[in-house]
Amino acid sequence: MTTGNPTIIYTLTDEAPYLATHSLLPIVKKFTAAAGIDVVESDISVAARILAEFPEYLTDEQKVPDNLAALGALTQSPDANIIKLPNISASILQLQAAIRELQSRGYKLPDYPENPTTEEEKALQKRYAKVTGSAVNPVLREGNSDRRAPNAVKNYARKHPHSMAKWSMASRTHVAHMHGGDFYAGEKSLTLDKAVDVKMDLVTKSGETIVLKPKISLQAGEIIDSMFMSKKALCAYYEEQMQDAFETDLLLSVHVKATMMKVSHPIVFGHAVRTYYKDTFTKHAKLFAEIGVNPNNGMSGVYEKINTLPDAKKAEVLADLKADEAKRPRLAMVDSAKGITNLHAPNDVIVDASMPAMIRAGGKMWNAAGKTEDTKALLPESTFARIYQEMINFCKTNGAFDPTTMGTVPNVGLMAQKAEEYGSHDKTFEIAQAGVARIVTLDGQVLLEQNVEEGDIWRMCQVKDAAVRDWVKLAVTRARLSGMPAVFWLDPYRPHEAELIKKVNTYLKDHDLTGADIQIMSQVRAMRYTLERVIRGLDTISVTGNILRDYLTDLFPIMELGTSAKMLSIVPLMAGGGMFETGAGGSAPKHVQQLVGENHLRWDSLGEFLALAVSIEEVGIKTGNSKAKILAKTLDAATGKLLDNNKSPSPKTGELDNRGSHFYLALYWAQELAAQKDDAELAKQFAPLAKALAENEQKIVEELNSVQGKQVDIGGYYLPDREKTFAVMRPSATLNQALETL
Ligand SMILES: NC(=O)C1=CN([C@@H]2O[C@H](COP(=O)(O)OP(=O)(O)OC[C@H]3O[C@@H](n4cnc5c(N)ncnc54)[C@H](OP(=O)(O)O)[C@@H]3O)[C@@H](O)[C@H]2O)C=CC1
Ligand SMILES: O=C(O)CCC(=O)C(=O)O
Ligand SMILES: [Mg+2]
Repeated sequence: MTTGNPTIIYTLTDEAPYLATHSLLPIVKKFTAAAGIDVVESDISVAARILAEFPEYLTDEQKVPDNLAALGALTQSPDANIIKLPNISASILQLQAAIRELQSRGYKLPDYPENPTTEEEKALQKRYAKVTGSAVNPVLREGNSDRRAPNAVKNYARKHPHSMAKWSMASRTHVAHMHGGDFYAGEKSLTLDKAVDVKMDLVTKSGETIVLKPKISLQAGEIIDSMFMSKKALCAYYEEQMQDAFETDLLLSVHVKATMMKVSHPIVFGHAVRTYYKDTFTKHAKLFAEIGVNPNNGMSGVYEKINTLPDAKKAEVLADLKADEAKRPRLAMVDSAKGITNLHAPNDVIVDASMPAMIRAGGKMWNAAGKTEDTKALLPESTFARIYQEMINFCKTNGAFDPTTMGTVPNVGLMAQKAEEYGSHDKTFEIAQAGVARIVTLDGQVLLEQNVEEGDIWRMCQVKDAAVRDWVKLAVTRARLSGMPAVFWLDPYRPHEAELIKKVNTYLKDHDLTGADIQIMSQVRAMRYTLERVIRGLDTISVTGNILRDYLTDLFPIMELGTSAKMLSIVPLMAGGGMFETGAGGSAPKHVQQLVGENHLRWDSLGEFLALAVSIEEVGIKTGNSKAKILAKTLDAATGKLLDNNKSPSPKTGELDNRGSHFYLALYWAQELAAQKDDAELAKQFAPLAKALAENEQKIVEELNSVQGKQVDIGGYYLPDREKTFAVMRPSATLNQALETL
């Protein structure tokens, strides 16, 4: 239903941000209504995306629209104004759990076929694959990325620094990556001079041609890459590193990004599991194939299958796994109390968040005894792993960063139009037999080719010319507006980045660069240069490709602010609209556990507050709506006051939580609106609310905090019951009534 009013789309996602929305959005809607802005929900949760994919299995009442597709289309409109909260990028195990939950609630969805044999099962698996991994972001991110810590947030962090563990020169922590046979070593790249249709195929040793992807339409000026990772080299690397960690008695951790690289990284992770438990996987190869063990899903999936065996066989396999563990290094733990190791699930330890957490902890991870110790961090791909070793070296030499004095590192990231890895999902293949992997024009001209062997992972990436041009423009704009130097992190020795460098040099000429400091450096040098400035309190913009966008926008915020949830994250859409993301982190599953167990939600909605302000401001600018401009300005002021007065959620049950912080936001926002002089009508409208909330502050906080400490029921995990969730997230009758008077 459209009212003709300017509309902000607010996404409903999963886990903690979904819960927080049930408290925050009713408040926000009341405020934005004053400027005639409609805030409309759009459900893109895992559950909603599953349901949208399978309408034919559902009753009419159960059917839901394909909101993600609709939002994807909306990104192409200059009027798009979308607030995107973090969503689950689901692993197979999460997908299966979501399907089970939906089935138990009466949705007659088909089971996920783990080992499809028939054509029908294969088709079903393909459809479910649309829902897994990083399935939302590449669709909505039709622009490049601008992520930064706003001044108010940076200043708050300087005044109230988060804890930062010490770094010792004697730390044994290090990153181990491959030195050959990885995507970095096996990459070829070229820029197309004209539009062309290509296919991806494999010419086998016996001369057979297997078409893997029949048609990809490429544009003039587009950069394409072909790269592969050798299974042999990968497994040899794992073996060597596991031996080394065992002999030197060092904790072992594996860090991949199985969500964003949703096809390649589960395979890379699976080889780590297989190598670690090598003898068991060799001894029981036939049995494991029969019961459908797939190490790409991690050990939790392996144990699930083993549990289906008769008792004696099960005991034998479990004893074999234990025997393997005795020959291998101790594993870093995800949850030592529950015995959950780093090899449990491919997306429990996600590089972007896990490496900064380790560096912030002085280079330590958790062991099985619940203590922290040095670790060998395995990041197989050398392409980007080296930046972490550079930071580790820096911390060993200079000590831990000091959040009270360190400079800030905003990021301008290339991701528009499915740039780089975002577009690789349907162009990544595990090679079935040795041969030549080729990217060939439909009329038979070979553009790129490589020799590959059975089990190698081969993929194609693309970057469109317009996306690069827009990225360069955004970098120059940010450098100009902030006065900070901007460094393009590009390695001339990497074929893809060598092509990018040519374009960057060309498109920089479109801009007046007088007074701007813009440089291009390879990643390790860029890291070193940036860090030398960071410890001197100097700010430096990192301008990077898609993967480093992801890595650096957790890495620096976690050092600077303690979390990336406090980032302003804007995607200026290439078609002219705006997408405003909330923070740069994920959906914090641990927070849901605490809410359900203790009725305390420690999720910090600062990212939502920041995104809302820019989103509302955009409405103001685009439609000349002066009330919107005032709403945005006062929201920013209210957010600043909330930080100053320390009204962010506490992690401890019984203290102010997410809901309490929303109350304070409403109070300060209403007060700011009542006090401003630019619009008398708005001031008059909000004065009674400001008064009512201020007068009832104690009562409301008491109502919000006294419910804590007990279990609550929200009626589901992937598809919570909305009424129950509202009831849990809006427990203060006084606050709810006050809002109704607006
Ligand atoms: N943009 C997106 O849509 C993204 C989605 N994801 C998805 O999120 C899920 C979880 O990912 P994970 O790697 O565990 O990372 P998260 O960022 O969800 O969690 C890591 C930790 O960061 C802290 N944290 C994150 N956000 C907040 C917040 N708003 N307020 C307070 N603390 C916060 C929490 O620490 P503590 O527990 O100490 O409070 C949390 O446990 C996955 O499904 C992943 O795919 C991940 C990144 C981005
Ligand atoms: O797309 C994803 O799965 C994760 C995205 C992410 O981590 C990020 O944008 O920082
Ligand atoms: Mg990230």
